[in-house]
Amino acid sequence: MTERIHRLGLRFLRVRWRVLVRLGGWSVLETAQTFLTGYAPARALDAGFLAGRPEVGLGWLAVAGLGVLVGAYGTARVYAAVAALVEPLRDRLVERVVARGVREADAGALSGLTQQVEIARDTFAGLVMVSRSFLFTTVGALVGLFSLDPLLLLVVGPPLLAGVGLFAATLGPLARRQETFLVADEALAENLGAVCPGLRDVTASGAETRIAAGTDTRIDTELRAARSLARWGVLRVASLALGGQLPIVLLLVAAPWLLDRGVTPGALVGALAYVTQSLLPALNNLVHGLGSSGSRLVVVLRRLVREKTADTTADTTDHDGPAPQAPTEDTDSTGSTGPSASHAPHLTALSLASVTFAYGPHSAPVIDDLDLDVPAGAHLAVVGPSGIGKSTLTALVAGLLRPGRGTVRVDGRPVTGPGAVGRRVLIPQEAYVVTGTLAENLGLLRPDPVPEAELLAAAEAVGLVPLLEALGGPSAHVDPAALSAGERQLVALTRAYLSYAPLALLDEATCHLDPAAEERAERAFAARPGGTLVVVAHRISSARRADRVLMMDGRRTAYGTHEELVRGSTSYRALVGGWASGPSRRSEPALALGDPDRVDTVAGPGLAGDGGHVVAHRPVGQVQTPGDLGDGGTLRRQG
Ligand SMILES: Nc1ncnc2c1ncn2[C@@H]1O[C@H](COP(=O)(O)OP(=O)(O)OP(=O)(O)O)[C@@H](O)[C@H]1O
Repeated sequence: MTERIHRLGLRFLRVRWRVLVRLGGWSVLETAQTFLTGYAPARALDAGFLAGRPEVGLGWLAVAGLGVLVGAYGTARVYAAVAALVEPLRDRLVERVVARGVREADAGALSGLTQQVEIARDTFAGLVMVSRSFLFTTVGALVGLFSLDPLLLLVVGPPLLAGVGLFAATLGPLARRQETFLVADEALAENLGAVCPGLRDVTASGAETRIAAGTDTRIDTELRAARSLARWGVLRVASLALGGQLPIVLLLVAAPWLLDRGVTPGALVGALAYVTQSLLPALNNLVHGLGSSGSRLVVVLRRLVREKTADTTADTTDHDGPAPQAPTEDTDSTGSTGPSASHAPHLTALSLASVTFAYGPHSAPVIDDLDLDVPAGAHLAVVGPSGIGKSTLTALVAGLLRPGRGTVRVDGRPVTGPGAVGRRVLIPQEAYVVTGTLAENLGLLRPDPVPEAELLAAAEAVGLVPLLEALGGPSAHVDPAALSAGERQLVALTRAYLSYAPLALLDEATCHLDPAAEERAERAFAARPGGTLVVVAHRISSARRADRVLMMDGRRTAYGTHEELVRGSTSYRALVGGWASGPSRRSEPALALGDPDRVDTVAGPGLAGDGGHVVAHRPVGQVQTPGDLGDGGTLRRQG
């Protein structure tokens, strides 16, 4: 990619050779001014004031003043020439990113990229100014030193060369470290940008320890990168001391020797003026400008010229373990106006390809090579024994966990990429309600205020109306501790219903509701226009209602309608049989092996965090077709 940037850069400059010539021409005026910086005071001293001819001295000082005016005119023209070089670059980059933004229909990414174009433009302009100024100033100063006395060149030249050489040698390693630091810094910022708005969700899902560990890792990475950069930065300072400050010391120390060999006092003063007024500032600008801005430009350009966004190229196989990224309930906070506002609808709402996930590097996988496609608008029930991985699956879909291998896509976009933000909402078993009004609680996942009519319609659909009336309407104050667990779940469900996320993941989110209330809520989600529903079911009725069922049971994992699974899956039949014959304190059996009354005997909130209870591991195999639901089959069912 860096080579490509170099190639594109050279082509860009070659086409604009006329601008470069103009830039060089005006820069020569600056060279003339630099020349006069030392030469005019030297002549003013030697031929004027020291020779008893003050008018000559004043004349040379006037020439120096004129030189400053001429140099200033040259600098003004240089700015115009730099603009002629920089603005076309900006236009080219803007064209490129706008085309990409339109192609990918991603307004958020587009705004970020156009901001980076401005950074690229400013940085490029700064680099042109700094490197050009160093070149022409150095030429002017060296010619001036030579004109005053070649011996002066002998004193100033070698340390200057050594300093520039040292700087050039550190340029590559420094740029690499600078880039590593920038990448680490951005990764940390991105992480904090995802975590901070979702802190409440993180707490609600008990994921604090994991989220903190992920952030710690990023902080450590940035710290290491910053230290390494600082170590190399020392060499940069050394190059400045060698090339810019040592010549001053040498000129002072060698003054008697120089004067003995015929160097005039004026020439000595002129040489000091060259070093302190021209060479040192020019070198300083070069070292600081080229050192940091150069690598920033490369990083930004690399991002701007690549063809695909990280989102479309992201490959979750890079990740070496769970790395939580997003809050439990997340929605697009960038101001999208509906489920299809910023994304084209995709026929497959959710797809998993060869997904494997284990909680630790040495643990057996909880999900093993799982393939699954859920079409948009479908209603899927996920069932299986306690501890088999149902919550883990929803956490993978929510982007809370990253697969060790394989990809999870929501609406065709990698679930951990920015394109999936706002596309799915996960409602865990432990619903949270915040202190505030009911309307505030219900609108938490919306970037815009929820109109009251819409809020009431959602309450009606999900079954919140009795609670809403009991509390005194949407503006009533809510005391979270005073609500029952079921009432809190109704609030969380209505909040998710109101979100713009087309994919709703209910991870035992209705476990505290009675069967009728659960049915009403599930049917409401299933009927959301353009909505897709995935329910971790804990009652047989829930599985029956769904238009397809994923039975997770290690090698006997199966996928089909309830009837198909009853016919073809022994483990599903066994599960249903167990529910039907098991003791139940409810009006119908719940979907848990070993405890037919409640399914959540093992894990707490969907993501148990460190406090998760350990149960026997059963690996999950691949999904089978309903027609081949024997144990251990590996066929993939499409939609
Ligand atoms: N944070 C964690 N760290 C380590 N292991 C975990 C963690 N969370 C879950 N597990 C383990 O992963 C396996 C799957 O857990 P998961 O909660 O996904 O199962 P489940 O099918 O949802 O169970 P339940 O129906 O009881 O909620 C279990 O063995 C569990 O102990």
